[in-house]
Amino acid sequence: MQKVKVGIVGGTGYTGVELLRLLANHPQAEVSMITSRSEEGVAVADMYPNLRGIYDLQFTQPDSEKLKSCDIVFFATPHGVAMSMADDLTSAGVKVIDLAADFRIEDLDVWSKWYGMPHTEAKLFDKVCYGLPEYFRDNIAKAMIIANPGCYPTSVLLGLLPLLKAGVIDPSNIIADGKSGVSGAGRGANVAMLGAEMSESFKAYGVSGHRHLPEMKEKLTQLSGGEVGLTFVPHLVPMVRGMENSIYATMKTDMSQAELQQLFEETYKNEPFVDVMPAGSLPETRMVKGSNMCRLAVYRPQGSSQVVVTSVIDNLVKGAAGQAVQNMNILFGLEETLGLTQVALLP
Ligand SMILES: NC(=O)C1=CN([C@@H]2O[C@H](COP(=O)(O)OP(=O)(O)OC[C@H]3O[C@@H](n4cnc5c(N)ncnc54)[C@H](OP(=O)(O)O)[C@@H]3O)[C@@H](O)[C@H]2O)C=CC1
Ligand SMILES: CC(=O)N[C@@H](CCC(=O)OP(=O)(O)O)C(=O)O
Repeated sequence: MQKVKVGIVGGTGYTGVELLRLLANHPQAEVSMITSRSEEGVAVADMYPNLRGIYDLQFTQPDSEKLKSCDIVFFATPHGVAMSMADDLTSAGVKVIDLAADFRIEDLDVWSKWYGMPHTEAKLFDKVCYGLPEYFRDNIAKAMIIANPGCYPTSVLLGLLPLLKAGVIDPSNIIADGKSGVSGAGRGANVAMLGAEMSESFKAYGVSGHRHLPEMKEKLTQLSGGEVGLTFVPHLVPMVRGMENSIYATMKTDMSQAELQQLFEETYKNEPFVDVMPAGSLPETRMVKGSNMCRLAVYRPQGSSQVVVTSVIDNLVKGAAGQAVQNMNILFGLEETLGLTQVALLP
């Protein structure tokens, strides 16, 4: 079988280099083009020495004519870039996976409000599928454009959906308390992410509203069939990789701790990248660092009516590049775990 020819637009950011790391171990994919406007002509291995001896590629300008020689193009770019090239590429038969948010929210008025720009590509939405494989696998396989979910939405949706879909919790008052490492903010220069600014400190941000909230609410509503009231508060943690979301909801159907555990285990029993931790244990971000796994735990503390779910992912892997490769595998009918069997790094 011929290898899938991959192009990456935006290869110098953290998600771009993470795609390169994962695809280096993919037996059925070959990166044939990688772009950067600022680093044109620079060898990938000169910029990222961890890739020395693995890639013999140079950064080129993002040229959609040249990208049409690929089978699939990943956009690891700021919001708005994939939207400008997706029509041209998909019309030529090239599949697109956007790691940014251009196609994540179907309500385009909502999208424009949160992303601060008009959405120009409403016509493409019949080619789009939201790329959370655990809930949209069949439609992903048929799509031309995959909207790779945001990192917080990936972790929160995987933790919350078993409860919402089973009608166990009151959907009107859910809290998701998120914490992310600083690589989530990307590689661009940003004073708030300097070591002296963020280390030895911990803060909430986006409390009055974060752009991942409308993404989560839209998908939760679609999948559960009713309105969802969600408060989401992200926090910045002084670590590089990883995120944890603690999710709080009130039960409307009485379920014991053992029944809740069984609900989660049953929901994800065939999922290669969701691990329901044994009853009584808790996932930590280091248990998923560098891996495509989401690890979850569910609790009913002190027999109260509250359910607490904790969910961890590596924001750059299951929260971005790993999930994108998982989606590519589905799009091309490949084994879903190809290139994604890395075990988390401890310590
Ligand atoms: N970091 C994370 O944990 C996650 C990030 N994401 C999303 O993935 C995307 C990439 O993130 P990250 O890797 O952190 O990003 P960075 O901001 O660090 O990198 C962006 C890349 O895009 C290129 N680029 C910028 N503008 C354009 C343009 N107009 N046309 C073509 N290329 C452009 C840049 O190269 P150059 O300017 O040289 O062309 C660079 O290679 C973002 O949308 C981010 O929100 C998603 C999930 C998680
Ligand atoms: C710590 C940090 O700044 N995180 C980013 C989200 C991470 C991310 O990359 O989200 P997208 O997938 O939507 O780009 C933020 O809060 O905006």
